[in-house]
Amino acid sequence: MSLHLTATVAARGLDVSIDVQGGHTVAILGPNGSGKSTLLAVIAGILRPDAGRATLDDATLFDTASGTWLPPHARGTGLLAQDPLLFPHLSALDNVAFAPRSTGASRARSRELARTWLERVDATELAGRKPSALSGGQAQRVAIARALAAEPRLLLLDEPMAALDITVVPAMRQVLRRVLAGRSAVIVTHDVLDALLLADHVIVMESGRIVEQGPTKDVLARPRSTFGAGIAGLNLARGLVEGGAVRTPSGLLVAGLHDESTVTEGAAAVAVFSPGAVSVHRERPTGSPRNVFAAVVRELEPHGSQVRVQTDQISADVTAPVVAELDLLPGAEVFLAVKASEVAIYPA
Ligand SMILES: Nc1ncnc2c1ncn2[C@@H]1O[C@H](COP(=O)(O)OP(=O)(O)OP(=O)(O)O)[C@@H](O)[C@H]1O
Repeated sequence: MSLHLTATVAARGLDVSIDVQGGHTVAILGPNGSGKSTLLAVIAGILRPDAGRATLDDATLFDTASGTWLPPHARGTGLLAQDPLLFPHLSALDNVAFAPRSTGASRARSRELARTWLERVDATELAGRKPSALSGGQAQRVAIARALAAEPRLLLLDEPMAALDITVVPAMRQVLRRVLAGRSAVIVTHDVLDALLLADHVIVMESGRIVEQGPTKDVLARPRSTFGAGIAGLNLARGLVEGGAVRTPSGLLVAGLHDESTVTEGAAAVAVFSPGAVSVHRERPTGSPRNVFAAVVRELEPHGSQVRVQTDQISADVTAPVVAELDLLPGAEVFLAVKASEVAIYPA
């Protein structure tokens, strides 16, 4: 699989050129209105560009010079939106079976395939339920299975976790991480964790243009755009898995959500969490099942509307009143707390 695309959509200020290589997941990041969804719509064939050309392997998806235009269903692309859009009258199993059924597989074979896909997204037990009996996260897992069951050459995901309850996002991210591994996909997201955990490459868009692109680690380590800089600075704790948590060489033990099939005891792993998920205290917080670390404030720096508190290993974003209230100055001894549900652990 390889996608080459150049497109302009004047009414939306979009002017881009992208390449996606086979087996790679590309994350598209950028502020609101930067053109991420527009770009995805152009690839999927929902929106016609004013000018441009795109090829997916040997198929020309569109070419405005020659007037070529492939309709969405003939593109070999599968689109997963924020809203799962399941057929309300069909069970989860039949929703997923719909894809192979519509390409000619028998009813029995389609259901067999559907079961396999449901299993891959941890939704086996949901097979018989109608969409009205599914939670948002469950419905989205079924929608992922349905999109995959169509075996698209390129999977397009438009903020697939944006509509989900925040508590189910980490588990959904693990499911996506599993199903996207080695698959050709483009994922639009607001969340840098998605880029870090799901994507090989990152494209950063601003005002309809690509302002940065490259391997995820490079872009996030050395961001050159304003947006890139804003999303950098995630907390990363590297170490070895110990009882489902990550033990760093300096002794921190960071508990988090993890997929037991990929994160195994004793193996190298990384725990990732956003500075926004870290709370700062002067007294050791008690009574909640959280990660609590003693630390010393090294530096304070403005970060958007907040203040980033840097300690030796972990940074936290807090509001200015919190800085004043806790009297946070370099040298202050603090406790940093982060819920395990806000931490994603994955193999290093
Ligand atoms: N249906 C539409 N009709 C006209 N203009 C639109 C439409 N949808 C989006 N736009 C405009 O096109 C530009 C790109 O929007 P787009 O939705 O692609 O951005 P985005 O990066 O996906 O934003 P978000 O992160 O808010 O989803 C914006 O200026 C937006 O106002």
